[in-house]
Amino acid sequence: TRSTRPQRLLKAVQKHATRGDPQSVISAIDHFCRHSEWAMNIGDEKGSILDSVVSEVNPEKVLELGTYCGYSTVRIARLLPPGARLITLEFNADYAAIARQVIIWAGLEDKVQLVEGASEDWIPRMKEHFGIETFDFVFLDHWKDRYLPDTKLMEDCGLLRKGTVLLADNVICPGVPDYLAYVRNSLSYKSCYFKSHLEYTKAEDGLEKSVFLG
Ligand SMILES: O=C(NC/C=C/[C@H]1O[C@@H](n2cnc3cncnc32)[C@H](O)[C@@H]1O)c1cc([N+](=O)[O-])cc(O)c1O
Ligand SMILES: [Mg+2]
Repeated sequence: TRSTRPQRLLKAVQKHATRGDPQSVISAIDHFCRHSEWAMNIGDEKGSILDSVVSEVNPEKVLELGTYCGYSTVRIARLLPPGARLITLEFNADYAAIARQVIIWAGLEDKVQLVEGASEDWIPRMKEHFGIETFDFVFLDHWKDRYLPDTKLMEDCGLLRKGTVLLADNVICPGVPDYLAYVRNSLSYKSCYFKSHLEYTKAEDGLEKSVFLG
C-alpha cells in the first residue's frame, strides 16, 4: 500500500539530514514541506518565533501537546539546557512512531519523553507518573478544540505556576476563538499575539503567548 505523508517526511529526514544535527533535521523537513508535500508543522517562520520564546524562558520542564512528526519537538529540545526535559503527548500511534524516529535522528532522545495517549488522560497524571510539579513552558499545537479544555485542566491539576508561559500555534488559522477569548480576557493571564504566516504559505496565522499569573 502507498506510504503515508509522515513516512515520506521521515524518509526525507533520513536521506537529507545529518544524524545528531537537529538543525539539519529542521531544514530537511522545511524543504520537504515547501517543495514536496505541505504538512502541518509549525514551519520555519513561526518556528523562529517559537525559538525566541523558548530561549527567553529557558525552561527546565516543557510540555508539548500534539507531537505529530516531531518537528516542533526538535525545535524546542535543541534549545533546552542540560538536564531540562520535554514531555510531548501524541495519541496517534502512527504519528508517534514517526516522531520517535525523527527525534532519534536529531539526537535529542535523552531530552524528550514522547508519551502515546490523549492529553486529557495524561495531564491529570503528570505529577504521580512523571514526578512533575509544574511546567515552565507549554506548547499547544494539537486539535484546536482541545486548547481551552486542556488549559483549564492544567490549571485545575496545579501544573501551572506564576510565570508559566503558554505558547499556542494557529490562533488565526485554523483558529482557536474560544481559547483566545479566554486567555485574553482572564485576569489570570497576560497575553500577547505574534503575527506571522501559516506554515509554508502566505496566509496569516500567528502565535499567542500567555503568561500565567497564578
Ligand atoms: O489541525 C492542526 N493541528 C492539529 C494537530 C494534531 C496533532 O496532535 C495530535 N493530537 C490531537 N489532539 C491530541 C490530544 N492528545 C494527544 N495528541 C493529540 C494528533 O494526533 C496530531 O498529531 C493544524 C492544522 C493546520 N492547517 O493549516 O489546517 C495548521 C496547523 O499548524 C495545525 O497545527
Ligand atoms: Mg500547528
